[in-house]
Amino acid sequence: MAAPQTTLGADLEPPTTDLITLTRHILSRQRALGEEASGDLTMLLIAIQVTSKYIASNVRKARLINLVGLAGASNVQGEDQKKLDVLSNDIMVNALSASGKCSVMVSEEVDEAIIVGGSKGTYAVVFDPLDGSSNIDAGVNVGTIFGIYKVADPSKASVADVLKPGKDLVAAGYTMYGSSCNLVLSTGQGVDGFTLDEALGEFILTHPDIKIPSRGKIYSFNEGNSLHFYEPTNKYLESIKYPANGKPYSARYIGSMVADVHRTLLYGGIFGYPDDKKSKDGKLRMLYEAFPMSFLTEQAGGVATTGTQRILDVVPKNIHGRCPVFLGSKDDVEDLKKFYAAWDGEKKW
Ligand SMILES: O=P(O)(O)OC[C@H]1O[C@](O)(COP(=O)(O)O)[C@@H](O)[C@@H]1O
Repeated sequence: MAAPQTTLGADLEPPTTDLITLTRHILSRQRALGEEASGDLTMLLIAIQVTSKYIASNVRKARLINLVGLAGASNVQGEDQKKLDVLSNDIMVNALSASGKCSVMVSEEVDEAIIVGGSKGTYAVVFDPLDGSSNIDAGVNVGTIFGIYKVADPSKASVADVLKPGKDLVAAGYTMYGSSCNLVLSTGQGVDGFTLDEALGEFILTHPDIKIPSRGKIYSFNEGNSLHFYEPTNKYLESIKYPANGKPYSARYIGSMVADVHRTLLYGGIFGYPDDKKSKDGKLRMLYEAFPMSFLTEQAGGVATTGTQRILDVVPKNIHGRCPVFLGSKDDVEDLKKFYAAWDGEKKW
């Protein structure tokens, strides 16, 4: 008896012959800029792409090659560093230094800003080499987050080149290591998503021109902290969990910012890591978490706020500074902002 036919075969299209790889996409963006483009940003993004592929292969086989668990040291935030945190950091620092296009780096895993000696690099890169550390050993989605600033004068490159508001970023992105490896990038002309074809070793354009829905049905907060949340946050969460009309929102929280933001960009809704009575600045770091994710959210048509201020207008005072983060669909984040606007309580942000 013949095997029952699945419908899957019905609409399988022949493979495209016009493959848009990340490199081709970046080069076409450079060409679109004409004379203006020196090619430096292109080379830098290509270097970052290679680090994502290498980190992806190590994350995927981490349990097999004893790359899970602690590295035995802690970072400037007092967090115990995972082996993969340190490995991913070193992979990025080496590749960015060798690119010759980067003269300043800030990493979540390195206390001070790295000034690349003798570099004429016209860019500065801020990055979280492996975001979502608490999920690494369980094989749950983790990621790399990066933001790129222009360096005013490479010969005088300093930390001042990155202590700038997020709106000065020229590019931002993240790579998510999960069931598939996705790299999402913006150079200020919208947001595009790529999926790693492991066989080809190439990131292929699979999510062109990502536009976040204006309103979603999902909220993503660690409600385990709601005891400490300020009133506006709790009132907002109540309003979507017990709506006067319509269906309550659904909760989704992975605990890896890259994964929670990736889902929010694609499905809509709101992701939040508020400040609260216990942590006055919240948890997420401005330079290499809040700013790049806010840049991508705005480029995709969403909104990113501290509750009272546009995140991309915040001026960082130190390289590991933190700020409250609420980002996602325009209508959802505007709803949250109304609760903050109506509240006259005292708080830092
Ligand atoms: O466990 P919590 O308190 O909910 O925090 C989760 C948040 O912290 C982070 O893990 C912080 O990032 P790191 O893992 O890079 O330190 C985010 O990815 C995530 O959104």
